[in-house]
Formats: sequence, structure tokens, C-alpha cells
Amino acid sequence: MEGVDHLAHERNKAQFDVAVMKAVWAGSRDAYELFHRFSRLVANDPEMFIPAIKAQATEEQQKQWLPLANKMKIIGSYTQTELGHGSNVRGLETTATFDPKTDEFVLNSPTLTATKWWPGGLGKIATHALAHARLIIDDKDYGVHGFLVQLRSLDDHLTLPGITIGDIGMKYGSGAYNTMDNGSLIFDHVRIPRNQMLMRLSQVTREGKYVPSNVPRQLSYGTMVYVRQKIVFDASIALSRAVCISTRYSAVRRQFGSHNGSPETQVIDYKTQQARLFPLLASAYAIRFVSEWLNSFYKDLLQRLEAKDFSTLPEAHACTAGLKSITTSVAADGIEECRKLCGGHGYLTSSGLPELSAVYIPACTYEGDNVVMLLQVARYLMKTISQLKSGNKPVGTTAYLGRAEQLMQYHSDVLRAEDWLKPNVVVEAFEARAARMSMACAQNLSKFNNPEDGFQELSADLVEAATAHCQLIIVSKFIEKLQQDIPGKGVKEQLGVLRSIYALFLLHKHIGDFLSTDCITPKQGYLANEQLRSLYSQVRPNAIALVDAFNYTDHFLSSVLGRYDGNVYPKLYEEAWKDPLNDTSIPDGFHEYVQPMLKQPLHHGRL
Ligand SMILES: CCCCCCCC/C=C\CCCC(=O)SCCNC(=O)CCNC(=O)[C@H](O)C(C)(C)COP(=O)(O)OP(=O)(O)OC[C@H]1O[C@@H](n2cnc3c(N)ncnc32)[C@H](O)[C@@H]1OP(=O)(O)O
Ligand SMILES: Cc1cc2nc3c(=O)[nH]c(=O)nc-3n(C[C@H](O)[C@H](O)[C@H](O)COP(=O)(O)OP(=O)(O)OC[C@H]3O[C@@H](n4cnc5c(N)ncnc54)[C@H](O)[C@@H]3O)c2cc1C
Repeated sequence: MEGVDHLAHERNKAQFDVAVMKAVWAGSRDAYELFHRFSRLVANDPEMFIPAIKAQATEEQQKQWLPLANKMKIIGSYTQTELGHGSNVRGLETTATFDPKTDEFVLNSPTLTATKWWPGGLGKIATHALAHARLIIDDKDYGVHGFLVQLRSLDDHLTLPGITIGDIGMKYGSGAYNTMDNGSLIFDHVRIPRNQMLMRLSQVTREGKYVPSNVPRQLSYGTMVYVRQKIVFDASIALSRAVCISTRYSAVRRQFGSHNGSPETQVIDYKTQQARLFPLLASAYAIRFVSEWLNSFYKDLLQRLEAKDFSTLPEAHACTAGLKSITTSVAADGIEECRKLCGGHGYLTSSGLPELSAVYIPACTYEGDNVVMLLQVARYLMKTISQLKSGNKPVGTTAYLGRAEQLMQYHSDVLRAEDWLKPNVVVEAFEARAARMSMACAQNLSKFNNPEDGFQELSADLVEAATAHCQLIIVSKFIEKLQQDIPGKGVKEQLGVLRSIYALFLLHKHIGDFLSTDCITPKQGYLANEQLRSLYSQVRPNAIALVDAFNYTDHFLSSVLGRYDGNVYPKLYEEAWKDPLNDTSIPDGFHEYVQPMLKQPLHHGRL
């Protein structure tokens, strides 16, 4: 019935202050603001073009271009990836050749694989590209740099001479990413003034002299680092959206279990449903909190870079790359699991889940393929370990590697299931697992004469070690979050339950790592799982309130299954009747194609 809250009985069970939990979830940034930007981003791509100009352009160039971009007087596309190269930025083929006679760069796509391919907004709407191309001076290749290139007339939007642009076509399903005009672009000797090479980091003089950057060349990758830390926050939003839908629906849906006319069982009360759903609920909160930490770490990096302090740049790269990889994989897989948790109705477009999945899953690829990103983390870990011998004391997220010797001797002292509720017990186990996996890789690497050959040969193990490292970061940041002052009745307690679920679910999922590195015994693994089951029972009465705390409107969720009032069935039915197929009783084509078959006489019992 309209106006009735079918989930009121669930909300009345809450054992904590939901208003405070909403504030904890919203944190320092408005979730709507960023996620809406993500949604708008699917339609346009100013979110990279502008940061890239800030990161790579001189003050003078920023003064010229930023006002135009900010006021949408020009529409930019971050045009880096090509048909033949995306992950390998140093492999890009587009060239920008300096012509001293005219003080210009000539941009050209020398091969088909040099065609720019995928950049958002490029296909139909962008008027300008921040094109990444190999800088060539006097036949010498100085590597990939950024160039501002006008693509279309600002009068009639027609493409300019030497520019061939197109959309790359439909993408995955009918998802909203098809509102994004990811495009292709070929340059045929397009000339731009020299001052349209972004010259904050390195310059080309009028005489054609290359002035190399006096800062780490990787700062030219700064926009990717910026977006990756944003993507971690978006992962928490996308996953929490799916968890909200599937949790509310799990409380509404009843299936089996009726005795003597009693109501059937709510599927949220099945232990299998809880074992699938509650770790995702905990993961949404875990990712939200690690994104908060990562954002503050990134802001600290920016301040340091202003002061030419590059000391945390390697760690910032490793953390943004690794956490982008882990959190987008968890969110993408989690959204699909939430669809399955809703049974058949989860497959309906009106559930909101297929669309959310179709829009979200490329996050595992864009801004750095997730495996390629974890390999970057692995390189960082191996380098950190290699420097231990020279007395280099790791700090920050790799500080535990400074205690590697001690961690190699670690054995968990868990005796009872409730021992696994102690944050220090959990952190020690995760540190030991990560340290032993990385140390084992480093040891195996040392057996190879050529370190690069070793790295390739061991890359699958290295990815697992990098994963363990990133999961340790997320667990640690969740624990640190709860060491802050958090007011409100029962709020910190509930977050403590979610923190333990997140950690013990990972321990259970990766029990092979913990056993094979001899960090815990099978019995201790069993106790962790025992504790996990008990924790699910503690979350159960608070589940609806915990997803209410995401504070998403029905409009934002756009899901019949995830409605705040739980009034699912009438709305499912109502929504179905909006489908154009139901405008007529007899479907188009029936008379032409189906009816003749039905009317066909039977011949000897055969049609
Ligand atoms: C505001 C946005 C809101 C949210 C938006 C969400 C929606 C977004 C939707 C769509 C946008 C998608 C846009 C894109 O996809 S843009 C294109 C993205 N492309 C990539 O991410 C390419 C990935 N590849 C790379 O980043 C690099 O090629 C690489 C894999 C890192 C390798 O680079 P390279 O070969 O130069 O470097 P090496 O591996 O040899 O390493 C050399 C040393 O450099 C260090 N390094 C590498 N990268 C960085 C970095 N970014 N920062 C700092 N340091 C870096 C590396 O660690 C090595 O260091 P060492 O000490 O070992 O020498
Ligand atoms: C929706 C969407 C939007 C995008 N928007 C933009 C944009 O606005 N601007 C832009 O420039 N680009 C954009 N891209 C492109 C995107 O950045 C690239 O697709 C991404 O960086 C992955 O690179 P790739 O396609 O070359 O993958 P590849 O690297 O070719 O990946 C293919 C496989 O090879 C594996 N692999 C690659 N290298 C290694 C290695 N060294 N070791 C082990 N395995 C390896 C990968 O793990 C993967 O399994 C977008 C892509 C998508 C899907």
C-alpha cells in the first residue's frame, strides 16, 4: 500500500543512531556530489581534461585555457589511449614533431594502431584534446608529452583539417556508458603552435632545445593518480548502492519456511544470504573509509609536491594504483553478487542492478587495468624489500616490511573465536601474511640472473602479494577510523562489527594464503569462521538501518527492489506495465509471421 513503510519493523530493530551513521558515511565529502559527477562523467569527460591542464600546463597556459574549460567554452578530452596501446603509455605512437621554421608541432598518427581510441567525449562533443604524443625534435624521440589540440570549429563544430574523428561504437550491453561518446581520432599532420605543448614539467625552446623536467618524469602521470584516488571513493558509492538495493529486497523477499500458515522466511535470515551479503555491506564501509584516508594522503602529496618534496610520490602511486585495483574489483564483483542475491527480479532493469553493473564494470579497466596496477604495487614492494639490506627503514603503508624478520617468526596466538575480534590480532595476521608473501617473492626473484625475467615469471605470485598488501591497508584504515571519536549510541559498536566482518571475511576467503605462509593454524582459521557467523547474527537486526545510513533517495537508487518503503511487488508490476510491449495485446508481427504458422494445416501429424 502507498505510504506504508513495509520495512518499519526492520528499522525498529536498529541498535544504533542512524543519523550519526549517516554523518560518518558522508564523511568530509558529499557522496552525492562526487557520484553525480561520476554519473555526469559517463556523459562527458571534463573531469580529466581540467586536472590534466592543472598538472601539466604552465601558469601562463593555465591562465589561457582553464577559464575556457571551466566555463565550457571549450570541451576537452583526455586523449591518451590508442588502438594499439593503453596500459603501456610509453608505447604510444602518435607523434608531435617540432618544426623550427614555423615554431609549431606537427601532430601525426603514423600507423593505424596510433589512432587515439577510447577517450571519453572525443567521439562527438569534444572541441579540444589533451593529446599525448611522442615529442620528436631533429629526429630524436623525447617520449610522451601532452599537447593541446583543437579538434573542431567553435563556430560550426565541424572537424578541422587533418582531423578524422569518430565514435568507437556501442559498448557492453545497453548500459549508460553508451551515452559516453568514447571516440577515435587520427591526426594527419596537424599543426599547433609551440606554446600548445604543456610545458610545466619540460619545455621546448624557440630554438628547438629540449629542456628536461627537473622533477620526476612520472609527474606527467599525475592526472591518472588523481583520478585513481577518486575512483576508490566511487567504488564505495557504487557498491553501497547495490548493497542498499539487495539488503532492502532481502528483507522484503520471503521464500519457504512457512509452518501452519505462518509467513514464509525472509531470505535475509538465511545464513547463506548473510554470508554473501554482509561482507559486501562491510566492504562498502571499508572502501569508504580507505578512500577518505587516500584522499587525505593525496592532498598531503600535493602539498609536498608544491614544496618539491617527492618523498611520498612512489607510495602515493602504489597506493592509488593498488587501491584503485582492489576496490573496483570488489565493487564490480559485488554489484554482480547483489544482482544474484535478488534472484530473478535482480535481472530486471527496474531493479537498477543491471544498469549499475553495466556502467560500473569498466572501472576495472579504465584508469589502469587492475592487474597492471597491481604489478606496479608489486614493483614498489620488491624495491622496498631490496632496500632493507641498505638499512632503508620503510615508513607509511610499508612500515610493516621493516619488521619482516619479526613477522617471519609470527604465529597467531588466537585460542578462542572472540580473540579474532581484537584489532591488533587481526592486523598482525594480515601483516604477517603480506610480509611473508612479498618476502617469498623477493627470495624467488633473487634466483633469477635477470630481475625482469624473474618479475615476468613470478608476476602471478607478485599480484597476489600486492593484493595482500592492499587488503592490509584497507583493514588497517578501517581500524584507524574506529580509533577516532565517533559519537552516537551504538555507532562505533556497529562499525566495529563491520570492521571484523570485513577482516575475517577476507581471512576466510584467502585462508590458503594464511595457512600456506604458516601465519595461522587450521584450527585458528576455523575459529575465525565461527566468529564470522556470530558477527552476521549481530549485523542482522541492524542491516536495514546500516544501508539507510547511505542516505540514498529512491530516485538516486532508481530501483524498485531497493525502495525505502519496501513496497516492491505492486511497484514491480506497475513498472512492468510501463514497458511499450504492453501497449498492445497482440504483439507487432504476430499476424505477419506467427499467425500463418498457427494456421498451417497439419500434414500426417507433422507441421
Ligand atoms: C575526477 C574523476 C572522478 C571519478 C572518475 C570515474 C570515472 C572515470 C571514467 C573514465 C575515465 C577513464 C580515463 C582513462 O582511462 S585515461 C587513460 C588511463 N590510462 C592508464 O591508466 C594507463 C596505465 N599505465 C600507466 O599508468 C603506465 O604506463 C605504467 C603502467 C605506470 C607504466 O609506466 P612507465 O612504463 O612509464 O613506468 P614503469 O613501470 O617503467 O615505472 C618506472 C617508475 O615510475 C614509477 N611510476 C609509474 N607510474 C607512476 C605514477 N603515476 N606516479 C609516480 N610514479 C610512477 C614506477 O613506480 C617506477 O618507479 P621506480 O622507482 O621503480 O623506478
Ligand atoms: C569505459 C572506458 C573509458 C575510457 N576512457 C578513456 C579516456 O577518457 N581516455 C583515455 O586515454 N583512455 C580511456 N580508456 C582506455 C583505458 O584507459 C585503457 O583501456 C586501460 O588503460 C587499459 O589499457 P588497454 O586497453 O591497453 O589494456 P591492455 O593492457 O591491452 O590489457 C589487456 C590484458 O593484458 C594484460 N596486460 C597488459 N600488460 C600487462 C603486463 N605488463 N603484465 C601482465 N599483464 C598485462 C592486462 O592485465 C589485460 O588482462 C577508457 C577505457 C574504457 C573501457
